[in-house]
Amino acid sequence: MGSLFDLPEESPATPPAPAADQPLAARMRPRTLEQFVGQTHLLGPSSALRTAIQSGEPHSMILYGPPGTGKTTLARMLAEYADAAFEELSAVEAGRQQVREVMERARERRRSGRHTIFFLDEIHRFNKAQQDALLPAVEEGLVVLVGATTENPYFEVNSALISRAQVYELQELTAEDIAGLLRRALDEVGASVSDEVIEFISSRSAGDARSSLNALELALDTAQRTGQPVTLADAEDAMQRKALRYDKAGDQHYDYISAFIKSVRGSDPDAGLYYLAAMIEGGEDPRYIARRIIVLASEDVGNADPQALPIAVAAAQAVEHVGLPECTYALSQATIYLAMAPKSNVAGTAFGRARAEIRDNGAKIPPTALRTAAYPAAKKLGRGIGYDYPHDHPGHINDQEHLPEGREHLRFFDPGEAEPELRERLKRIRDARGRD
Ligand SMILES: Nc1ncnc2c1ncn2[C@@H]1O[C@H](COP(=O)(O)OP(=O)(O)OP(=O)(O)O)[C@@H](O)[C@H]1O
Repeated sequence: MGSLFDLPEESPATPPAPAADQPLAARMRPRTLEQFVGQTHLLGPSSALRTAIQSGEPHSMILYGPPGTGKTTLARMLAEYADAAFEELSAVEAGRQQVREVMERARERRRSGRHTIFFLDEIHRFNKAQQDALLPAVEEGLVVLVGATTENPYFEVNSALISRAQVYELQELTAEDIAGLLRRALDEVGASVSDEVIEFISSRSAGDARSSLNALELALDTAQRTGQPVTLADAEDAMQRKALRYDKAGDQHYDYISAFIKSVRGSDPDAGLYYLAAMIEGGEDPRYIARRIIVLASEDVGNADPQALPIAVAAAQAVEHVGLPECTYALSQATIYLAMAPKSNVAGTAFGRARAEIRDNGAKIPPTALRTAAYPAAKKLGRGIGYDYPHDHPGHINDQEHLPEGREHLRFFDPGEAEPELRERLKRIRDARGRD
């Protein structure tokens, strides 16, 4: 995928044919609908997407789907068929300045009657303000925006943008689709491999055309060096080598977040920072990390340090407002704070006990004195009668029974040793109320 640094000064009418030294996946990128495989649910004969491409009248859209399934390819085709200029940025790297430059070039082009397709990869990586800044250009038709995302856009893209764009969901390619692409690529480069190798790569590629073409290319390189035909072992090795990268959608994504959470829970700031950096460098969405940090704050620190939750929520807000790369300060601060904070899992265990009681015995009706007295006939039903206002008592504590009849014995909250003040206070309250 090109970065903004590859952008030509003036985008040509049609994207240039890929040079021979480009990766096989780039050389094999379809330039016509006939070469594009799969996604038939989106590209039926009179579908909106096919019509938009073929008629050369593209509209703004969000392409949502797993990696290597054709999002960039479709965007390029939209430009190619419409004879529009193609501008490409990645929301991971680009800032306001780059977006402004794209818009300026689009304005320039519009004067000579030429349209611009603005392909914004990983659009969900822009924060709310950055996404909002795109609205006017979309609204006035200065560019046709094609956003690509691997994350559910209904959660990750501003609703204002979604409502101005069509959302199309791409699916993983099937193993047969991928096998077909591999065969076509072999034809193109004048090489051959056994059916077994093709089947191996296509069945292991999780529907990702790019990664399977990369694996085939690596395996062909190895075989060329040894002068032997490609073996299954070469293919396996090639698949593994490409899997070494941090894989945002796969197991590593879960391994790293899991190790991160366990390190912070284990009061190990260094390991926490290590996994945080691994995720950020691997292209993980900082908002995903922030959400996990919020959970961690209550699950593992809780009221042992009640500042933990506000700090985690503030870090998530900072991520939202600031975006990468500066939001890493907030993530790092929250990671260190949570790792160093005293730990308690009482919030989770106490709620777990309460939930088990409800699940086992059902929810009983609250005592009449606690039920709402706010509607006219309530008093007649005795609701609220007998309610004793705690503030009328010394220490603002009375002995009113709050639990339902028959369940008065229930106790869920058992402050941990990390919450000595709460333990002390709870004892005083229970004494004053005459409870154990
Ligand atoms: N549906 C498809 N038909 C034919 N080739 C495809 C298809 N999808 C992907 N490819 C091949 O995979 C390469 C990468 O595809 P593309 O860049 O369109 O993926 P993408 O969905 O944008 O992925 P990412 O989310 O990783 O950016 C293309 O250059 C092409 O060779």
